[in-house]
Amino acid sequence: MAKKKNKKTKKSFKAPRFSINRKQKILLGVFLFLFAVGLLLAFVSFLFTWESDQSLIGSAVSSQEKPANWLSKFGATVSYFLIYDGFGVAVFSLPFMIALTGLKLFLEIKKISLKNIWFWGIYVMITLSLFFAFFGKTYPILGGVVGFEIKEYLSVYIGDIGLGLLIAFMMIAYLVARLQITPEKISNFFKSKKQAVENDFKKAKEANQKNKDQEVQPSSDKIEKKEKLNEKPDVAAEVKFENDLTSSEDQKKSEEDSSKKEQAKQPQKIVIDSQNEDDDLSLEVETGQEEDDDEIDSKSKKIVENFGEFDPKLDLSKYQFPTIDLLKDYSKGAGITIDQKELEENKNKIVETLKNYKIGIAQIKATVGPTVTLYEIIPEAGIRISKIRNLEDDIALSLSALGIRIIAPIPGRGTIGIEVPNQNPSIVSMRSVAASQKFQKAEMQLPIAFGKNISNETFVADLAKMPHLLMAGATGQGKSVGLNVILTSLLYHKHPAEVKFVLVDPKKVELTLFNKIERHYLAKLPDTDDAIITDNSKVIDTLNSLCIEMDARYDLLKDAMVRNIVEYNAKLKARKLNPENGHRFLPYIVLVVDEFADLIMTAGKDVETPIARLAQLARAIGIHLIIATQRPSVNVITGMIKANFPARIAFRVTSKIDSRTILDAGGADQLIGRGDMLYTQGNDLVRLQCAFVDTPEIDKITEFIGSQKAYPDAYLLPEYTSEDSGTATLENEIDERDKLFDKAAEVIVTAQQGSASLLQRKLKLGYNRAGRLIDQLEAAGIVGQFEGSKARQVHIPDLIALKELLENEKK
Ligand SMILES: Nc1ncnc2c1ncn2[C@@H]1O[C@H](COP(=O)(O)OP(=O)(O)OP(=O)(O)O)[C@@H](O)[C@H]1O
Repeated sequence: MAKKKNKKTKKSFKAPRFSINRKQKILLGVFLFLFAVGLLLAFVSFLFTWESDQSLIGSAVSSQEKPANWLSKFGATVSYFLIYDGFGVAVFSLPFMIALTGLKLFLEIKKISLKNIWFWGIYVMITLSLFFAFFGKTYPILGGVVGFEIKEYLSVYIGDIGLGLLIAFMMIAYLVARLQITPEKISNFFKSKKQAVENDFKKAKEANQKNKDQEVQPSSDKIEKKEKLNEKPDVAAEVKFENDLTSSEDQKKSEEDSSKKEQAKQPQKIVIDSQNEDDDLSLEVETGQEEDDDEIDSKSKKIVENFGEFDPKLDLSKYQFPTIDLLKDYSKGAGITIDQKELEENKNKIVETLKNYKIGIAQIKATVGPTVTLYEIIPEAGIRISKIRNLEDDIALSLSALGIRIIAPIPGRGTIGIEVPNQNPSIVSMRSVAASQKFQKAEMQLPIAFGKNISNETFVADLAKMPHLLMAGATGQGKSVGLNVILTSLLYHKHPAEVKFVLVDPKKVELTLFNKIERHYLAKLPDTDDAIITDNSKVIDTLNSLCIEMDARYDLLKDAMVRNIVEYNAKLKARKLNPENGHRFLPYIVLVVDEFADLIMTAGKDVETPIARLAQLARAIGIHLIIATQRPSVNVITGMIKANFPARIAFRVTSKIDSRTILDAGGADQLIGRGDMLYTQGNDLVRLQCAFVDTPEIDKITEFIGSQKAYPDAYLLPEYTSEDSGTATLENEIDERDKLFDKAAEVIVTAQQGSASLLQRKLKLGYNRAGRLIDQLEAAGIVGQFEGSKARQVHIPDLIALKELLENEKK
């Protein structure tokens, strides 16, 4: 109740608004402009007549004693009070202020700000008056009485030197604040002048050189021409044509140079006349108008010179990357332990087993990795590789070990590999891979340090190149750890402005820790509370929203005439793309889906279609998918999905069929678990030991990031409303309007530009909602119809008219 009352009282005390219509504005504008002209004339003539007119000021004027001022008594009096008794010659700025005010009213020029004109006009008047009073002591008319009095008053307090310094400061302040003259601009100006002079000098030198060359040439030309003239009369015309060209070449060249640029801008027409006289057909070839790239380039260069490159990290410029010591060192510095006895025993067993099958070995070599040791053998000449391949189970039996994998042959090495698990596998800590030079210095867009390969080298791959990743493995074999490794790698390498995660976690517990970095790294749908998606129905909305984001990004790329996100962001940083046209820095978006099988079972096609679309198209615009599943069966990883996920990771799976589904090859069923994995990016299979990162470490990292200054909200994805929830109609139903209708109307009318992207930016809305608002504004008659690439017209001139319209509607 109290609130209601307050509202009412507020309404009743509303101050009346002062507004004049266009006709009154024109009249007032003309009056002010002419008044300013009169004032200027009076001031100018006062400079010559003030002494003779002085005696007449203030006295009653008889008709014989007419003041000499061009504006007579009025001119003499006003000038006397403003110049002599006022601010001196500095008052000349007054007619200009009045004239500009008149012009603004008359022509309705929006660029002119009255506040600025009057503030700076009066500032200049006072500064100049003080300046003239200080330096022109012998001519009181220069500074006027006001200038003189201020000068006297100030010099008592700060002395003449202080006053001189104050005047200098006031002048510099004007130059910097009003005219925006900075030391950089001045030095740039001189630099460009210097460059221009140097260029002129160069050109003159070149021209001189050419002249000299031509002075030598004509004589030989002439001889040639004479000879030609004698030989063939009909060629003479041709020669003469050439001659004309050379003689007037110099003059023409300069003309050509200047006109060349013009020509380049014009669309060029080439008319090819038919050689055959009977055939009067002519072919007109028109070449398209060239882009005025030079102009855009120089403009953006200037902006870059003045403001530097666009820095997307500026909002969180103090952001600190997590330090390596937040990660635990599992190896305790020991690294891999080589058990000579174990190596020898295994070697002997392999040699013996093969001997039993009459396979002789020419050479054997061992490479010890973190979990497995690779024995490379070169069989004796004449032994068929397939024979060794078929002995896989027999060798495993004789070595009495799980997880033996035979690679026959190892691509590019000419050997046959037998991988035998180590008795004491060592853990590859995330710390060791994150600290490795290979990862730290990786020049990749989205580097991921998966772990270590068989030679114990850190294995780093670029997610941007994959461009999507499929991950499978039976329960408890290291999938979740693998996902954490990927996310941690990105957290250690990418600023929050550069990458955003969309996390789907139906298990609800695996990725919860990343909630702490919601406002740094996560992306979510507008109007949702949790960024991490645990509800399967929300996943469909999110995937569709990502499709909308993808389409919007493609539009931006098309508009910027670039092919991928890297080129786009580079162009944006060089300030060649105007944010006013909707251009914005595009962070990478990494979508992580855990338990994909669960999702497919509940949502089926609704999920598969957008996933397949994203997988097919999203690579160029920086959206990358990581999909993990326990059950890599064919109805989960369908052909369509598989075709678009060339990069795959298999942890240990339970059957050969599963291995084939995920890798298109066997082997994953023979892994030993605990992060032992096979990775392929379309061609070779690489056996890796996945790095290990434990929950407390993730906790520490997210805590470290989460405690820093963040963005106000998570990265908002475009809004998606499913089709069955009804599309916008053009009916002007006031009750069904969006809550933000009034606000949106205000934004559009203030900017006088009817575009959905403007609403998106100003009101932080999703694309769909902004589009719906524009439709509603069209239905209400506030904006015009859709006009293709142009912004819609706005039919309401100002906020007052808008208010009237909205109030009338409610009646
Ligand atoms: N890279 C690794 N190095 C060492 N041990 C690991 C590694 N990855 C996983 N493990 C061990 O395996 C256990 C299970 O791993 P994880 O939770 O990642 O399995 P998962 O495949 O996600 O299982 P689920 O599908 O049931 O969630 C971990 O607790 C850890 O002890």
